[in-house]
Amino acid sequence: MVRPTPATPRTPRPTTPSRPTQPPPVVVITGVSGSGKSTVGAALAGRLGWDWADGDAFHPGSNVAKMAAHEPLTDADRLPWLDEIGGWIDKEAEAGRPAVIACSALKRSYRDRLRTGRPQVRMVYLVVDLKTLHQRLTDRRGHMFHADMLGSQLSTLEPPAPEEDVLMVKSAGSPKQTVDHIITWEGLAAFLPSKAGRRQD
Ligand SMILES: Nc1ncnc2c1ncn2[C@@H]1O[C@H](COP(=O)(O)OP(=O)(O)OP(=O)(O)O)[C@@H](O)[C@H]1O
Ligand SMILES: O=C(O)[C@H](O)[C@@H](O)[C@H](O)[C@H](O)CO
Repeated sequence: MVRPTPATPRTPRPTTPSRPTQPPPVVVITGVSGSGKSTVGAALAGRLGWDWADGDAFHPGSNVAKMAAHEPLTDADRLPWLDEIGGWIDKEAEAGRPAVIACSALKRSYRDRLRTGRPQVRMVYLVVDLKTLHQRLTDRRGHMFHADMLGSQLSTLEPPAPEEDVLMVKSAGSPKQTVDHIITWEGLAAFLPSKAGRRQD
């Protein structure tokens, strides 16, 4: 059972672009394979004009080879990969840039590894039903991750608990709708280029 999208936007989050004591926000889009992390994350970064990275790009060759061979990753495979992603988040902070990154972060311990010591991290979990997930993975072409590994993703998954403060967003409609929901519920509208006085395309 997943927690539905909240009835009202979260209020404790900062909604102004600059907070001198804390690095700019980094939104981590999480969820199982096929939930739309890359699609939604890239679109969100594009809307906000923020830096963007796909966590898939941080896998070492050994992980890519495993996934391409239809073999699920283990904790030992994932931990160095999560640290690479954490390193990217730290570089964004050093550069003072807000960013979006996609990372499955299937277990609570993985999410903790990414957010501990990084108060600027905001996590979003994409909620997608099993039938849709399977359909998306079956339809997707030219990707290392195959539909027959969905079961292993789901058995590894520890859906975020309410006290983790992860925004649960249903992602059943278009990617644009999901991006709109994230902007609203995460209180990111103040960061949109038009609000910062720049041209809106
Ligand atoms: N909201 C959506 N509506 C329809 N199709 C979508 C939606 N989001 C993603 N897709 C499609 O579903 C497939 C999976 O999306 P995507 O690659 O973004 O998922 P992912 O979570 O990043 O997967 P992975 O973890 O395996 O990289 C893609 O072919 C994408 O075009
Ligand atoms: O934790 C995992 O099992 C991996 O992160 C996978 O989720 C892949 O990164 C990705 O989904 C493949 O595209």
